[in-house]
Amino acid sequence: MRSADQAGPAGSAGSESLLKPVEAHLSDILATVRPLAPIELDLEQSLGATLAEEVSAPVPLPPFDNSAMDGYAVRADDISEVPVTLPVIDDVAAGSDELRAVGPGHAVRIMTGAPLPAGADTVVPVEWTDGGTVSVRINRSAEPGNAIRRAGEDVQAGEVVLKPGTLIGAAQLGIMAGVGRRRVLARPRPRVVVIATGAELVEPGGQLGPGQIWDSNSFTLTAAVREAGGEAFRAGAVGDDPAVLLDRLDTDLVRADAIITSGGVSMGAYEPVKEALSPLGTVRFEKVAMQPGMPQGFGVLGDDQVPIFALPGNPVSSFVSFVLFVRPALDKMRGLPAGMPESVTACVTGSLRSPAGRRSYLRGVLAADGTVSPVHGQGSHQLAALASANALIMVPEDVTEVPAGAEVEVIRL
Ligand SMILES: Nc1nc2c(c(=O)[nH]1)N[C@H]1C(S)=C(S)[C@@H](COP(=O)(O)OP(=O)(O)OC[C@H]3O[C@@H](n4cnc5c(N)ncnc54)[C@H](O)[C@@H]3O)O[C@H]1N2
Ligand code: MOO
Repeated sequence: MRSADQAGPAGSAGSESLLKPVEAHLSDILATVRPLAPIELDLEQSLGATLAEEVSAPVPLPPFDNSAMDGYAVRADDISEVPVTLPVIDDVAAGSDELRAVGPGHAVRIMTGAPLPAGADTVVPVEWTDGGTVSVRINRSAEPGNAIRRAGEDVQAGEVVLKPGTLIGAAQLGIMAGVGRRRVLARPRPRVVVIATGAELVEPGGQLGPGQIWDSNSFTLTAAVREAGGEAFRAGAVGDDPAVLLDRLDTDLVRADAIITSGGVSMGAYEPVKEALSPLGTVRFEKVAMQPGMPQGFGVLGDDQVPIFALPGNPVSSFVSFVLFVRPALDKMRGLPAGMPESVTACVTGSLRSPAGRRSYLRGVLAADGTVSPVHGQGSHQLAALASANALIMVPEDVTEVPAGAEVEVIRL
């Protein structure tokens, strides 16, 4: 249901009216980040990179006519009447280079992938024979061309197999190897350094003292970077001292195409990220019209203008911020299409509440039947609830209540 007093994204009362729309924040980010420059990568390092050249085949694939099955290469005319027994004059395995031609009345035992000997025009699978090695009894005839893979059937010589802008996955990497490429020009996976801030943070595995919690954000965000195709370095947690953070950033900038911090961006007395970066004048701290994830910092650092995402510390807030802002930025850095995450329409099984003037991203479980069920525990600190969800349910800025059964837009996680 639309709230009567809300006109739009920033339409709520008081300080909430200064909130920046989600789309505006993303478009500021996308206007700042640049696709990474292409570099030469060894094929084995190219998974997840984005191709920056055309890849073509220097030779046809397959390069030669070969057998699709283990069996016997023969002349189709010789097996038009079956059963028939033929002498086996040779044995060819894949990789064989000395081939005897198949004369009339002859058979050659042949393996899958082996070159078709001259003279043969068909292959009889071993299952249609007695499997003989000196002579073979063939029980079924075969048409010319049976079980033969022709040269160039996959790719012609000179044919383009991959275009610039293609994301290199396993199959793409495979075809590059298949056409003999060892190095490839591609935009690499962005190197992203993840730093958590907070004096209360303890590395998982360590003992918790009073008032302490285990650092989960640096793990979540590092994993999220990897899932998003980046190369992530978890720099771990720094405390609440802005000078320590600046030192850390100084060290990390040299190896980073982007930096993510978590925590220290709201209104408290100890906000190291805000305190360290605000004076530089290149990072802005703003309130975005969303829940969770309202406090956001974004800007650039150093001579190379390395983008920095200063995400809020609440675990769900930092993750949702990643999905909405960092992932599209990484897409752009990779040379891929970048924008708001795609959504699908689903029918919500329970009622929802949302603050006026902020777009909610509530955690839910999207089912195959097109329904989405909100999970129990919608607080920004409720990481277990996030871990049980597979979708974010969006409630627009001017909607404060959604009844069960309503249609909602949902982002798959
Ligand atoms: N007076 C106000 N207080 C707060 C506001 C506000 O507008 N006015 N905004 C709230 C919102 S919304 C959020 S979100 C948080 C953001 O706070 P910070 O980014 O400054 O983050 P912290 O204060 O450092 O931490 C918040 C919360 O998250 C826990 N945390 C932090 N880092 C980690 C980590 N690496 N792993 C696990 N948990 C972490 C931290 O212990 C806090 O509980 O501010 C609100 N306050
Ligand atoms: O908006 Mo803060 O990011 O959760 O609670």
